[in-house]
Amino acid sequence: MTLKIQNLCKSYENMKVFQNFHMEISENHITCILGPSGCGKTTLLNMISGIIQQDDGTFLGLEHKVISYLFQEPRLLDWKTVWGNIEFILKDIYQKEEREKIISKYIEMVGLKEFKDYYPPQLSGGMMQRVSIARAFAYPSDILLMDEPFKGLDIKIKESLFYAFIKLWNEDLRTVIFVTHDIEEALLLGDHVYVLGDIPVKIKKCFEISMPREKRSMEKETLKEIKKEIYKILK
Ligand SMILES: Nc1ncnc2c1ncn2[C@@H]1O[C@H](COP(=O)(O)OP(=O)(O)OP(=O)(O)O)[C@@H](O)[C@H]1O
Repeated sequence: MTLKIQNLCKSYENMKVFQNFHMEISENHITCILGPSGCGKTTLLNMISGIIQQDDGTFLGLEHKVISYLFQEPRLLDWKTVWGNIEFILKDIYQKEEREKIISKYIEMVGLKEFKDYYPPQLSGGMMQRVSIARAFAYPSDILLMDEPFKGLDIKIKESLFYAFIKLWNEDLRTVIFVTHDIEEALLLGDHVYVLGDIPVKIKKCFEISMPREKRSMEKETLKEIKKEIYKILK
């Protein structure tokens, strides 16, 4: 199944951000979206999630799908612990025993077992974002929307989160739509990489990256070539 975005239109006052926009997203794959600031990436995620309404157009294949949305900033509840933040969104979904198993599993997978009783203000930015990633995966969603989730983090934390994310995804495939400004991140992560541009926004190019994720590195010639091409499109 593919999520099909058809004839999407959205304007803010008199600025048309989307005008008859089409895009396809493959189920249980990672689709990365690159594009200049202000071209409409967050607006697109907000429309897919239903936070905002499109003026026109349809999202085929979205019916009855459950969506998790991972924002740029962690958005945790300061008065709940790491454990409590994840438990909060699962309490109406799973019985206690199953819930506890799931929470433990995800906290462990993002490497925060020792910090499960800490409150967000006691954690670093990277640790908080790890809690958000664990929370997004713990929630039984079909589609995971990620808006620059590693933005502003230092390179070491970013790398560890990046691999934690791939590990979580490999264990539990979801349809991921991942917005980023980082070309390398998109190439190392995505099955498809869309490059957007202009206003109203257009797809400038879509790259299919068939190389297995575990074999990818920016030393590979094919990825270097694609990076150059994307760079030229975005310049
Ligand atoms: N609520 C709003 N009211 C008016 N204009 C808006 C609103 N939200 C977004 N816009 C405008 O719509 C355009 C697309 O914004 P959007 O945040 O979707 O871009 P983006 O590609 O995610 O940008 P960035 O990469 O900087 O996060 C921008 O010109 C922005 O100023």
